[in-house]
Amino acid sequence: MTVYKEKERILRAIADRALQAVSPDPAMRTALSLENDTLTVDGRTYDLASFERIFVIGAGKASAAMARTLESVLGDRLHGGLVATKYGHGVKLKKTRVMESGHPVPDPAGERAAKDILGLAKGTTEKDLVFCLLSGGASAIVPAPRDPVTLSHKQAATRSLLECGATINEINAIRKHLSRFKGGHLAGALEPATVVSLIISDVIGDHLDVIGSGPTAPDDSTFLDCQAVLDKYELCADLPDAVRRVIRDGCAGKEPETRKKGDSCFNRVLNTIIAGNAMAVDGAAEAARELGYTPVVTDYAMAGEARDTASRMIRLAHEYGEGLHEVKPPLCLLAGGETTVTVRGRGKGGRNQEFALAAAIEIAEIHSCREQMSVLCLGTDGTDGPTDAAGAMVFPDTMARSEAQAMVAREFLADNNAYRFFTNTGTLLKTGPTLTNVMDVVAILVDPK
Ligand SMILES: O=C(O)[C@H](O)CO
Repeated sequence: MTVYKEKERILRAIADRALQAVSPDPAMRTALSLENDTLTVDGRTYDLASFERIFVIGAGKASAAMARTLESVLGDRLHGGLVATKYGHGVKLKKTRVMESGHPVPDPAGERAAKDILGLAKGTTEKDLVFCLLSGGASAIVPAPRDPVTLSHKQAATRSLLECGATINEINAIRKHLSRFKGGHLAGALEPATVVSLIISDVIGDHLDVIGSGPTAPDDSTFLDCQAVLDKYELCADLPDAVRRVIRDGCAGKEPETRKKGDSCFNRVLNTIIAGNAMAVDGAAEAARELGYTPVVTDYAMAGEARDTASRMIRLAHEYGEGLHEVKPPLCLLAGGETTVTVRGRGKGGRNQEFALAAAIEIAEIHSCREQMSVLCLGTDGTDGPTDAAGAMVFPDTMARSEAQAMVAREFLADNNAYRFFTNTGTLLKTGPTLTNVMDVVAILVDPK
């Protein structure tokens, strides 16, 4: 047990506020304004009484929670529908079927959900209004491989892509080009219905074609981009033949591209973002201020290899701790975004735990700032990598308290085994599924010397 109880209380309060700020329910209620039968969303109005049927579909870690609010807002106007979410992220709904499936590697349950959602979409007409609730995780949760790619090919490709250090834009360029659902194809299946896509963003820059691989958005990426990703990460040898063939044939113009801007299928589609990472960072900043720490947001687009980004952020925090910047301690450095981990070891962890471990090592090495810093790394969906933790915390005594681990902390990092390290220190952060997903928030408390 940490002796830094007060720091832990503060970091947990910051985490809670970050999560509250991006909770699906308030985000949905803010986005949807309904007066009698007139619904206003993002400046557009819809006369709900003019539609024959109103459906809900969706995919992502927040989709079931979003559908719960939609049911409450629309009441009897809602005909029904189907949303898919990750295992453990489902909620009980009155009119909407909820299917759960695998993430980050897709599974057969996800394939069934994708098939059923596409079936529902294809059965709609120009007299229907369809709400599409999208959030991060959708790419894995609803796999719909295009011929001749199969689910097991997609599983193999997903594993290789997740472990090579590719960015989400790069990964999703490939996912879109192997899919009948992503890259605007869901919008194609829904044409000519009217579509309102409400989206919780978990990508830097909130690019509509990247979030969940953009099922209802025009795609900017091409088969040539996919080939460039395979070359950059030397993935060709690892990928199933069918995957390489689709991309090679696509580059030669022999496979149809994803749906692009100007395609008629987007004429009746509104894509609108209702929550994103900046809202979580700002919520965390508010909480820090109330708790006596001046917030300093250093980055709303944190990216890069987790361990490198962590070292840079700790060195910056050290400068603040030394009084080299205008804002003086006590302060809280904050950043939001999503780092990547190039997996080289065989351990267990996630990017937030890896970030926290690299931060602990950097703090121990600088040494003079050891007593000043406490660190929180939070994955806002509640699951960091394939673990049951949302992230981890580091306190001034994290290294000292676990002398054995301190000596071999670098080995834990080299083996990508941060989960084990923080299990030993007792400072994993466990929230359970949060039913939202807006990437990560890092908070570093810097106390006076
Ligand atoms: O599902 C996905 O593609 C990622 O979470 C990014 O949105």
